[in-house]
Amino acid sequence: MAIESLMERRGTFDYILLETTGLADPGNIAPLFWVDDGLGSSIYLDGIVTLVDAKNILRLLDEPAPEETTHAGHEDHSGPALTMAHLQISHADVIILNKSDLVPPEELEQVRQRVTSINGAAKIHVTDHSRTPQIEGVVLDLHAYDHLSSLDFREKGHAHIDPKISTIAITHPAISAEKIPQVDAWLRSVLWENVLPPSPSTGESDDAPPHPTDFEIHRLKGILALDDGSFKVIQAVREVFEIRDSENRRDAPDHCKIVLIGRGLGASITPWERSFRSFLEQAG
Ligand SMILES: Nc1nc2c(ncn2[C@@H]2O[C@H](COP(=O)(O)OP(=O)(O)OP(=O)(O)O)[C@@H](O)[C@H]2O)c(=O)[nH]1
Repeated sequence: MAIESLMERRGTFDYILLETTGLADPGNIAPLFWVDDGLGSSIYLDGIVTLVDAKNILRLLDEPAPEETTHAGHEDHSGPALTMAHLQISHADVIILNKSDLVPPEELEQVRQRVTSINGAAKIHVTDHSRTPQIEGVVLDLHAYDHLSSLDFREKGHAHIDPKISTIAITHPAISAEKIPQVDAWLRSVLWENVLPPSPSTGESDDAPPHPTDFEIHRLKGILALDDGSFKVIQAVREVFEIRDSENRRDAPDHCKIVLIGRGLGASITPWERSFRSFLEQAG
């Protein structure tokens, strides 16, 4: 890859900022940079930043031109098309909500709510002329995959404003370390096979929320609280995921929490929580 030959000139670059075109799906690109520590690459994925045009985003999400909609792998025949703007928002670690001066405060709030309903875990910075208070920690040096902040897990109290892509959060009591292989197997099922393992209670009652069958997870972040007081962190971009020891114990909750962002997750977290719980209860 061209970037790797550039990196052979070690010490030449502090950062590589890869600007994709406005019509690129970050989920196809980001995993390429997520290299195993063991492979000794000097490149690591720092974070995905999405610049949102506050003046145009609602139109882009609701009335996309044909070239602004997604193609292979994202077919969805229910209702309006899934757009590249949805994908670029759903994959982001940081969202710069720009051109804030061009919309009235009420519309800016509407835009913010819509963006949050798609990706409830990203950090949002409202700007004009893309002027951020600083670069480090806002756009660069995010270390978005090394640690999770409490912000990643803020409560998702709002309704599902955007029916296409949403954020849901599963909670579960602390688990024993022996259950980690089961968490890994559950993640492989939902991220690799797009299958939510059924739970015995699913379908028992007529008013049970539907079990999602046609979904696709773009981002997943989690904290696994272990009953010995330690923590593990889960990070995923599309099908690439990692469970690693937490470097930061300060903000960690005393229970497990997994935030999922994706298409077709459904309106209720109940099937997700039930599936996760019953999968972990199974003998290893
Ligand atoms: N009022 C205002 N104008 C802005 C802001 N940001 C950019 N512009 C102006 O908008 C015009 C178009 O700029 P952008 O929307 O950034 O265009 P671009 O991103 O280079 O174009 P694409 O990559 O094709 O999307 C330029 O004249 C900018 O000066 C902003 O926050 N407020």
